[in-house]
Amino acid sequence: MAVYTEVSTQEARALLRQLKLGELTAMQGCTKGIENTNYFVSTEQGGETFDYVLTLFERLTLAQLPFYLRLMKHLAERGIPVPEPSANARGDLVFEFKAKPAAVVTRLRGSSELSPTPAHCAAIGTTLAKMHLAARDFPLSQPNLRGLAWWNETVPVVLPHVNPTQAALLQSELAYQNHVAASSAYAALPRGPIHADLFRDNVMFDNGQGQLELTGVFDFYFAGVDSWLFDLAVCLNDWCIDLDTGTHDGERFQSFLRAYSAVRPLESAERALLPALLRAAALRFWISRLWDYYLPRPASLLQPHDPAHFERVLQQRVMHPQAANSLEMQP
Ligand SMILES: Nc1ncnc2c1ncn2[C@@H]1O[C@H](COP(=O)(O)OP(=O)(O)O)[C@@H](O)[C@H]1O
Ligand SMILES: N[C@@H](CCOP(=O)(O)O)C(=O)O
Repeated sequence: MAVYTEVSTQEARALLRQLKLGELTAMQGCTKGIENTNYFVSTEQGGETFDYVLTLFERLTLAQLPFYLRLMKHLAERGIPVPEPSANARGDLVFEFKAKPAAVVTRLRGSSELSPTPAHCAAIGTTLAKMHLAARDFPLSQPNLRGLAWWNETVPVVLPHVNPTQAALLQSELAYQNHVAASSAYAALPRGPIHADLFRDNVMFDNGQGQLELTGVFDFYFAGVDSWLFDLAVCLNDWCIDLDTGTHDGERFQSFLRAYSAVRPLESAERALLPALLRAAALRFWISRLWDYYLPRPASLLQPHDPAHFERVLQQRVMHPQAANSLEMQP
């Protein structure tokens, strides 16, 4: 269930009228999701039907949200398939509703693909590269709040909860990542706003016409400014691996990288650091999963994901760095 705050049809109708999105015709609480209250709502305007998602944010505050919503608006205006937020009369994309921060965004068609093929990987590779380029002139800035500084703060907090072998791997990997981040190659990496959590469950596809269409990317609530290569590594570690073992899948990996590079060719510093950032991306999610698992926030609604998965992915990346090196990276 993911309706923590009940909204009546009258309340939704009044909000949609205020936002000039038409007359409410249908409304349904969204059963998926664990963090926010989401309602799917439909409206009629000028004889046409429009589908939206009304989100009431249960964790993030009104002050934290504009960066994410404005980034989505910026990308949507540049043709990137993302949910487009609607502004109220004051131009705000996030507003207070039922004593919670709230937003109304366009609903994406289709569904997530949890067993992606090389074709899905190519589609998301293309979209990721376009998204990076489209966000270059986004005027707001916020660091990746789950970046190196957070790993340095959080590893000591989770260490007492893990076994000695895990502690040794966490500490040695963190030392390695601090070393990488201090290098001149790392300083040369191109940077900009990144999604930073573009897993399989945050992308929609539609196969309606017998042809694969990526209909959109959502859940921008870990976005921040960081290296584009880190975003790419987060994706490769999710879309292009075997989920049971954490081993990488060469065909999907190639397909993703070729499609990405066809839009934005990787620079030499990026090719050199890909194996290191694949490790960084695995470490990032291992730490956050350990943190969610052992130190759940008070009254947290989050269901922790399995930390052991990213421990396996990191081990694979440390043991087989050549998996990334040995592949062609240019089309
Ligand atoms: N703009 C959107 N268009 C279509 N479906 C959406 C959209 N936003 C959210 N959803 C659906 O709602 C579900 C929960 O959204 P999500 O952002 O993952 O919620 P939570 O942050 O609460 O986990 C998603 O799995 C997806 O099915
Ligand atoms: N993708 C992350 C979890 C992020 O949570 P989300 O439900 O907001 O996508 C992970 O797999 O650890």
